Amino acid sequence: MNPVEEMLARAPYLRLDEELAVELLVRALREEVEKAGFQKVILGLSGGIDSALALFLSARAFGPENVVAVCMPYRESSPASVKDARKAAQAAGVEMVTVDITPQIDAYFAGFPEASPLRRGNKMARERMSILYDLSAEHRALVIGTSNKTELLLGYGTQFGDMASAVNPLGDLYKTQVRQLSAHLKVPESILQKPPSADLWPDQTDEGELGFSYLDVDRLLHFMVDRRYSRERLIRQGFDPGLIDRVHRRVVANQYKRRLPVILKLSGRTVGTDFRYPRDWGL
Ligand SMILES: Nc1ncnc2c1ncn2[C@@H]1O[C@H](COP(=O)(O)OP(=O)(O)OC[C@H]2O[C@@H]([n+]3cccc(C(=O)O)c3)[C@H](O)[C@@H]2O)[C@@H](O)[C@H]1O
Ligand SMILES: Nc1ncnc2c1ncn2[C@@H]1O[C@H](COP(=O)(O)OP(=O)(O)OP(=O)(O)O)[C@@H](O)[C@H]1O
Ligand SMILES: [Mg+2]
Repeated sequence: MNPVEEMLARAPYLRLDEELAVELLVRALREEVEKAGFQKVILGLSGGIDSALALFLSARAFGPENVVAVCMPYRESSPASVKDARKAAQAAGVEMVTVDITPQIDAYFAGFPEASPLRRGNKMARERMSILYDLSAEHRALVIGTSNKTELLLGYGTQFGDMASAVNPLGDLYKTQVRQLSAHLKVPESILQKPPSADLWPDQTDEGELGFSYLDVDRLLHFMVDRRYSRERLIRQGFDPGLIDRVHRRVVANQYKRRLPVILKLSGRTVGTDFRYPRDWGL
């Protein structure tokens, strides 16, 4: 059995009808981007599997010539990442632009030499966002998001950094499902096989930092979020109580990353509360 099949054998309820899922995502991506008045899209291409899948879906939706892939390495980024980003771009037939973020990151942290790796990593993620929005204006291309459902639920991403986008085709796919669709679309093997990493500091891996595997947490999130199982029922299902509590705490604590800023209410029609649907705009 190949690794994707092995993974899905442990979580058969996460298996997608690949053709159908790709078809739906590509169609909806096209619709949403065109609705906003754009024909082109832009995204950050890291060499990881999430941005590779977003790239492949975008190339299908708009044609490779209408996709701008931006590789934004920092001097400590793993050289393998840049190589894999180039491989993904080639496989999708998309031209890749490279912008080195080292000068601006180093200039900023020269003033804060004691800054933690977390601060530095979040600053890099926001710098990349800032570049994507600048180039979005230059290319008239809408920014495509790459945060998957696992990351959104766990808050595993930088708010207003890699979590920022106009349209996100991956947001309703668990990491396990990102892997399934990426294998189906023939994302290059080296990208499919390497451990997921934010690559924000040397040797960082998502699973190392989170403290659990994506497969385990995706199985749990499926029952916790999609099937609304209670804590007791999750335990009866065989999930470790410690893991349930840790994951539940993360999902709750990171709600702020999944919503608009809190607007303090004074008037009868407050943006985001009473003024949010087309009917509110007289449409
Ligand atoms: N309750 C609340 N309501 C509203 N805002 C709240 C808040 N609590 C904190 N905040 C604000 O949020 C900030 C913390 O959030 P944030 O700045 O996003 O950063 P934070 O959540 O501390 O860290 C980001 C995490 O995501 C990981 N990451 C980042 C980027 C990419 C990837 C990847 O997989 O590629 C992973 C990174 O390794 C780290 O574990 C606080 O400094 C504060 O300003
Ligand atoms: N060096 C980089 N160049 C361009 N974009 C980047 C870079 N590093 C991160 N990003 C952007 O930030 C996003 C978040 O990174 P994340 O690590 O979650 O995804 P990934 O690298 O695509 O996949 P994986 O999780 O498997 O590593 C990426 O999908 C990409 O859009
Ligand atoms: Mg990565």
